[in-house]
Amino acid sequence: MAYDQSAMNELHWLIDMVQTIEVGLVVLDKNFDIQLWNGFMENHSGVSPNSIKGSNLFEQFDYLPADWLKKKMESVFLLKNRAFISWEQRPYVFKFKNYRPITGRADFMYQNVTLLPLSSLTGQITHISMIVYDVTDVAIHKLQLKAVNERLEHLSQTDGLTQLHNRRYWQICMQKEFDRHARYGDKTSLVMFDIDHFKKVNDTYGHMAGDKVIQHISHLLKQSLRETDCAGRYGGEEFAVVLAKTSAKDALNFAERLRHKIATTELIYEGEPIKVTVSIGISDLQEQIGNSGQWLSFADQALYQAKKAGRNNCVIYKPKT
Ligand SMILES: Nc1nc2c(ncn2[C@@H]2O[C@H](COP(=O)(O)OP(=O)(O)OP(=O)(O)O)[C@@H](O)[C@H]2O)c(=O)[nH]1
Repeated sequence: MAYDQSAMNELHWLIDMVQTIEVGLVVLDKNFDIQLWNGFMENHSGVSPNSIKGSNLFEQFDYLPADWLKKKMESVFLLKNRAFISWEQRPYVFKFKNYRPITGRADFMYQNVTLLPLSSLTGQITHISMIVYDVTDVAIHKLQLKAVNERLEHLSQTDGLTQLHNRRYWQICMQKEFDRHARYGDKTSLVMFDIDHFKKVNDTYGHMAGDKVIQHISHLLKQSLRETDCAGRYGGEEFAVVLAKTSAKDALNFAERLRHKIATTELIYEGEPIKVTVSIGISDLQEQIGNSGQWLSFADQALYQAKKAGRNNCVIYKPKT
């Protein structure tokens, strides 16, 4: 008798805990009809256990990904194993509003869900339980951290004035293209250019105007790029672009178009028109180029030739014979 009483107490407490625990508990039969719906599920869905018991989960909540979820549940019945659904895989299973003040930025509750096989007294798996954990706090913090890291990564790779790649990151991209060429032999060209007589721009219009000119040229450069091109601000008024899958001839066409666009587009700074030109050096990846430093140096030598030849022009590097 005492034993019965203690067992009854235990059962009563357990039921109480199931009802009040801050975790969602649902029991489903093989037809996905709801057999148990605890207080957490009631509080967040607004549907009481009495009104939902016996009804089909997928008819009650028609937004649920039925095919996907049924497949997961059927495998729990069949294999008698647990299955997990993480918020990173699917932010939520049940569309519950998020009321937590700390994580007010989430509109919905992020959830981890465990599907658990439940055996009957005869040892058969006739039901499964869904255990729904509210992981909104963890998810929001993780997402915020990810966003901050992405932002930091972007900042560490980007030139502040032009939003082009900075020199360090551009060199990494250039090295990658060099390695790709060594592996696959694709035609690849490097274009370096420098604003002509830029010191005069600074001296005439001031440093702020000089900065605007650098931004203006970057803008024209960005307009000329393809998705696969890698462009960076190499130095103060010097820019570098790796053109993937591009021969020297095609790189020259690109460079000529850019040079012409820059030479014919004026920037208005405080009512004053400013016009600049650029000199451009090109080096396509040839077999005799042993490393990326040499490739860069050849483009730089071609740029020097372009300056020497009178500026506002493009020169392709020719290996000395
Ligand atoms: N406004 C501004 N000026 C810069 C920046 N970086 C470098 N410069 C200036 O760019 C000028 C480069 O001058 P030089 O290297 O003598 O070359 P240049 O006057 O362009 O002449 P050439 O290259 O020979 O045609 C210097 O006056 C630098 O101060 C920058 O970020 N902003």
